Amino acid sequence: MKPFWAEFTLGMLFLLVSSSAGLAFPQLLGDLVDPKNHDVLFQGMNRAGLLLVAVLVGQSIFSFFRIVLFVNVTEKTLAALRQTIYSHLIKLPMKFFLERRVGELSSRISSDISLLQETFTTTLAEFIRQIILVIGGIIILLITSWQLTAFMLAIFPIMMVIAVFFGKFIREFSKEVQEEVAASNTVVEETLQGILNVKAFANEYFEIARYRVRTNAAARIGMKGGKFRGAFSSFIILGIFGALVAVIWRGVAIGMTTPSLISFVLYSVFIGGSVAGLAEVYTNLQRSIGATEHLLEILDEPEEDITEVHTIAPENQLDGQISFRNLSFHYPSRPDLQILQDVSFEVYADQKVALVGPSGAGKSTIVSLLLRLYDGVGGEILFDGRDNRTIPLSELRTQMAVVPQDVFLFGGTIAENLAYGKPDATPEEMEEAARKANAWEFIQRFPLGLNTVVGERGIQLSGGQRQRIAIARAVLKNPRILILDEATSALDSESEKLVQDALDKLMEGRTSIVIAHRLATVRKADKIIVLDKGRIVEEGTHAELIGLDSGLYRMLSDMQFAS
Ligand SMILES: Nc1ncnc2c1ncn2[C@@H]1O[C@H](COP(=O)(O)OP(=O)(O)OP(=O)(O)O)[C@@H](O)[C@H]1O
Repeated sequence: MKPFWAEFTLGMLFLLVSSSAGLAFPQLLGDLVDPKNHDVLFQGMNRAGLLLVAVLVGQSIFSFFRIVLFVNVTEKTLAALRQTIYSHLIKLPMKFFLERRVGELSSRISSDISLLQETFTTTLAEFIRQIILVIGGIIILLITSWQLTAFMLAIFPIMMVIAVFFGKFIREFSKEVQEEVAASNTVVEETLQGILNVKAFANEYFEIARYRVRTNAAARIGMKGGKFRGAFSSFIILGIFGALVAVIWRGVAIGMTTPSLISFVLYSVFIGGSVAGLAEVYTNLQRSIGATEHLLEILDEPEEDITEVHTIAPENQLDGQISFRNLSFHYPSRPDLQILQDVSFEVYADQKVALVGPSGAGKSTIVSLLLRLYDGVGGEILFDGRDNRTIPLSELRTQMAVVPQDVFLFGGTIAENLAYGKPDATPEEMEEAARKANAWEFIQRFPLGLNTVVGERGIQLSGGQRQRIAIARAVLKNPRILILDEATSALDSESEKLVQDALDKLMEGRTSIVIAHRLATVRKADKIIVLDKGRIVEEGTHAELIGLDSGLYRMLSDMQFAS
């Protein structure tokens, strides 16, 4: 909020003025009905009436500007907060995302932020207004009749304490409800994102049941909380109104005049209302503090060292040589499960190296380590002989491109998806890249060409087309090191040939690491690294490895032929 302090202070000032003006209201109403003014009836009434009107007009004008100012400050603050949180979030290391469910995280953040919105626009103002009314009101009352005020105050503070205590208790409940709602939202988000799987497994009813359980749980807790809220509100009504009756009774008993009593009662109502409101505001503020703590927790997570890369410093330009030296690794989320053990290998610049091995052997993990999504636990990874931790992270990643097995496209157009490889690419460059990726032929057949919308996550394209878009993206990125995770799902032979051909072209003139499933790729590789259970078990060319009679590579390759 700091950058907008001037507007905020002005809003505060208006708030002070309009709230203080509100304090004059009961006094003026008392004057209005004062029989003391009977001799100069019209004069007296007119003056009080006019003053009242003036106070009301002044109050309404100040309130208007106060609200406008507060809303402005809030909106600007929240936009800044959203941007800060998002830019922090997106820079967090993979470790963070392994530990949380994304749906929960995003709904948590959005609910926490809307809570803050309410606080900044209304709760804070209410809080201050009520404090002014309570303190100002009490001072005026003390001047009017300290005995009666003392009597009233003997009742109110006790109720205030009870109300605050009660409010705190209710807050616990709303937190639980919020958590349950977030959990049920996770079901919605996950299943809508994976709608294809839900339908394919005919699991609609299963998901409906899962959602029902979650939402019913939220409702149950909500309803339980409702009882307490109801009791809270009854307590306030009984307490406040009971106190009022007592105050009037006492006022009459000590012989107060009617106009003074009217003012007194009105002040008491103001104070009573504000005290009740304060308890409510207090719970809201507590909730906002909770929300702020959540957000701060996220902000406290250490970021990856991500920087904006325009040009790569000459000393950080990779030549393409990679060495793994005695690398050991386990995922941060599962420290007791060793994934890679003592893995060492060399890849020379411009070599094509294939990683093969049974499922779960650790091939994708090696790719994650190359991208430095995680750091090794033991050993080191060197690029051109230099420890990867000494190369600026973003410059390192910028020089690599990954064509994953499961291509992820964004919901926009083909052009937007291609530009992900090079944000400032011109349409000509895109066309050239698409040609190299054997993608131009099908793109050009779409009536809108590069501006064709691919549908959410590329759903309107075929598997082979999506892969070729991913290849074109990598062509545009023109990386020093290319990482390919070959698709295991079979494409038809025509499409397969187009994809393979595009990949072959892409691999030329750069270091390529391929998680290989196809024989064609493996045969052409300069070196094949065979992994099993996180260790390198064989290493060599196709001809060398196929010669090892009881070797794992030989067995895998026999199996592929047999199928
Ligand atoms: N994020 C993760 N957190 C914890 N363990 C993981 C994580 N990702 C993978 N693993 C574990 O690491 C091991 C190696 O997985 P990896 O994905 O590297 O295998 P892979 O050789 O690529 O297998 P596939 O050919 O089936 O893709 C597996 O036992 C897997 O359960």
